[in-house]
Amino acid sequence: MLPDRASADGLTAEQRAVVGHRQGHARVAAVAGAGKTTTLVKRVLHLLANGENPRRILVLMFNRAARDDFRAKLTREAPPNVALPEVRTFHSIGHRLTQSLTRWGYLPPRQLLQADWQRERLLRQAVMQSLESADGETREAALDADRLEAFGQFCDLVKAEVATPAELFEKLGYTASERHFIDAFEVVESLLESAGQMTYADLLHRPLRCLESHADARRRVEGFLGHVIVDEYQDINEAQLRLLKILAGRQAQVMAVGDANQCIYEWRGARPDAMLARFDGLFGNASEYPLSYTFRHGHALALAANHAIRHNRQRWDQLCLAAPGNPLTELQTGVGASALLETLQRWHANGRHSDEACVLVRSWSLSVSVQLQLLRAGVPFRLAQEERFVFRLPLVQALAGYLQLAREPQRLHDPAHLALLFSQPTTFVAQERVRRLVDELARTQHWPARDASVLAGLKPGQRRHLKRRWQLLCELPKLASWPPAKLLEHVVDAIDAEKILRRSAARREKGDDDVRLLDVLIEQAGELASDPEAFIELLRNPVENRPDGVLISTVHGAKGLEWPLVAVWGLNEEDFPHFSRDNPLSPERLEEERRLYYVAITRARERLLLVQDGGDHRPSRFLDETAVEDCSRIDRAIRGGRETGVAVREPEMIGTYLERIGQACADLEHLGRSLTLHARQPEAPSPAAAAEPVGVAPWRVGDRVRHASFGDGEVLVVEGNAANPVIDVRFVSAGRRRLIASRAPLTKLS
Ligand SMILES: Nc1ncnc2c1ncn2[C@@H]1O[C@H](COP(=O)(O)OP(=O)(O)OP(=O)(O)O)[C@@H](O)[C@H]1O
Repeated sequence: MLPDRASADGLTAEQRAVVGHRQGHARVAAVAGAGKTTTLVKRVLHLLANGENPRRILVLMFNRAARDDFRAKLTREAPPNVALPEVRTFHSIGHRLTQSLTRWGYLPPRQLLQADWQRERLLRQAVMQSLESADGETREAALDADRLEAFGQFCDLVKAEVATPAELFEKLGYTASERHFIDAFEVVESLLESAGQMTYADLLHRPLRCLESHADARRRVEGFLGHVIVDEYQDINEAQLRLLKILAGRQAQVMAVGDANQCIYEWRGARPDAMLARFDGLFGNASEYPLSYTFRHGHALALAANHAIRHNRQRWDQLCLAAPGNPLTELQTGVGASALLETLQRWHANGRHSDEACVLVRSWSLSVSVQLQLLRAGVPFRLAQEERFVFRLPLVQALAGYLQLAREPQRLHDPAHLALLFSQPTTFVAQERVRRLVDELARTQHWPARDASVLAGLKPGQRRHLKRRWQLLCELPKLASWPPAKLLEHVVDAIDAEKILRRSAARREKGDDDVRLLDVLIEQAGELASDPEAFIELLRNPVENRPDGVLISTVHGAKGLEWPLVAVWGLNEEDFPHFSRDNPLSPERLEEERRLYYVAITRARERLLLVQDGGDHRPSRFLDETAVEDCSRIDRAIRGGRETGVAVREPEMIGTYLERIGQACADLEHLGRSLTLHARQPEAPSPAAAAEPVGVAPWRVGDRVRHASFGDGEVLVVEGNAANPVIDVRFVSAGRRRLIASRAPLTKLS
């Protein structure tokens, strides 16, 4: 007997409670895969069947895909000829409100900027105006495509958070080189106003500000709704929340559905407390409804997800339970590419297809090693964002170009090749100038005289930068016999690539990502040391998305999706959770990273593989927190294993889990009694768990070290953050080098 699922409508008791909710606001906490759409469709049909006017019901979905899916399901399930309520996204509601407020004379008419080029032109113009009195180099850097994009995001976020640009700037910790964002935002606003234009973010921001400041306008939109149902509530931002409050007015009953544990859009203005304290603050008392059963995966993964998320403080205290009849889910951990490739091979050997599998990464730079490994192994794959193909990344193209130049010195005469190597990493000089200079260099093969016209107008710093780059390029053919990894490290060091990448990145996270990309490439080059040509070939490989291939996606891109096989790649400290010396983990950021991890692992249906790098790259603390061994053993016990006494880390939580599934499934009722759980002695904390956000390496002046490329040396200086210092080392043959201790391939010699 399945008491929880016995009804004719096929709903669980929890789902039925949501459908039949009677009066007042409601908060529905739904775990991943809880069948929210099924439940909300039934809720709408229930309201209609009870005589509610469809025009007084509004369903708000997070994006268009979710809206279309919901509309389709609702139409399918509704009796014929029944009028259905509106299902909309926040933006479409904002659009309609803007039209009404314009018609009523509260807002001046404005045209929506739809094309990317229009938006880019606007941002460019605003940056130029705000930096009118700055020097050419600063302006050039601010107009870099990535930085311009970051400015666009900044403008959107100011509106999403309903903040002032100065407040947002402080709050998000932008660097000093982005200070112009604050003034440039105001310039954007006046340009939009004078041209009678608006952006997508204005679709919510303008009507919200207007309604908040005009009580009479507010009176004209309030009071029409009896029910507002909001899906993915955990990811809505401040502007959406406040608009919802106005739309709901005093009469409408709001049903907020979501999962605070899956709030992963803080960088777009979402806050996990939207679902928690903020909801109470805005709407007051609400009935609480859990949707605790997932229909996606088995007990092992449900237990793993519960273990992982319980380390967060800011969360709903809710267990995720696997519904009876779900597929079994095997959990597996592994190290390096071999673990991933073996799992995929076995998957194929069992007759399963590549397109049932997905590899999830925390950020795109981590996908580079997956791509290279799959290419080497001949496993077809596709990317959720095609421009992320490794060979299409400008930095990768340039690094392959440096290696190529070492082997083909005649490329020093090729202006296009020189232009590529002068552009990545950037030299902070305008492109046309670089173009003129490389044409001359390709022709003369000499650095121009001090008074040459191609150098006119360049600042001393820019000249030094460019000259150093040219000297490196001339040196490379002499180093042709070096293995690629060593050559790449030399290039990275000679042009101070890490520093440039960090300086040129608009957000710290982007800088970290680029630097990580360098590390990944050097690691990969090291693995292919015996075949340097193959490595260059691999980087320049013009592969395309294979529709039948394994999908590679970021965790953000996987929101709401699921696959039979999911591999989470790059489970190492600094990668996932993501942090660096310049971007350390605050307790809030750690919780956000953990929610992202929770979303990643709960995408799997039948098999979850958790992959970490080997070597001295520390495993992610999340691996330890997930307690994979405990979860798999309890899963075996649930499936009828003979275990009676089991030592686990979280006996209380597992006990509650067993009790709950016993209530839902009579076959399992005995479990809570027959399985005795003991608290396992805590193991010595793993280095990852024990470490502070950034790993502690007790480096001392005088330590003797060995570097994978530079050989032996002695530590001369230890500086910076004690947990992750920068050290100066004098190498016997490679001279003095400055290194980030935790990143460099260093071992201490006794
Ligand atoms: N009571 C139930 N019994 C069995 N299966 C169910 C039940 N409710 C939902 N499901 C199944 O769970 C799966 C996910 O359901 P649905 O499409 O409604 O959820 P969703 O909104 O897409 O997912 P999520 O809850 O992750 O947002 C579907 O295959 C659906 O048939």
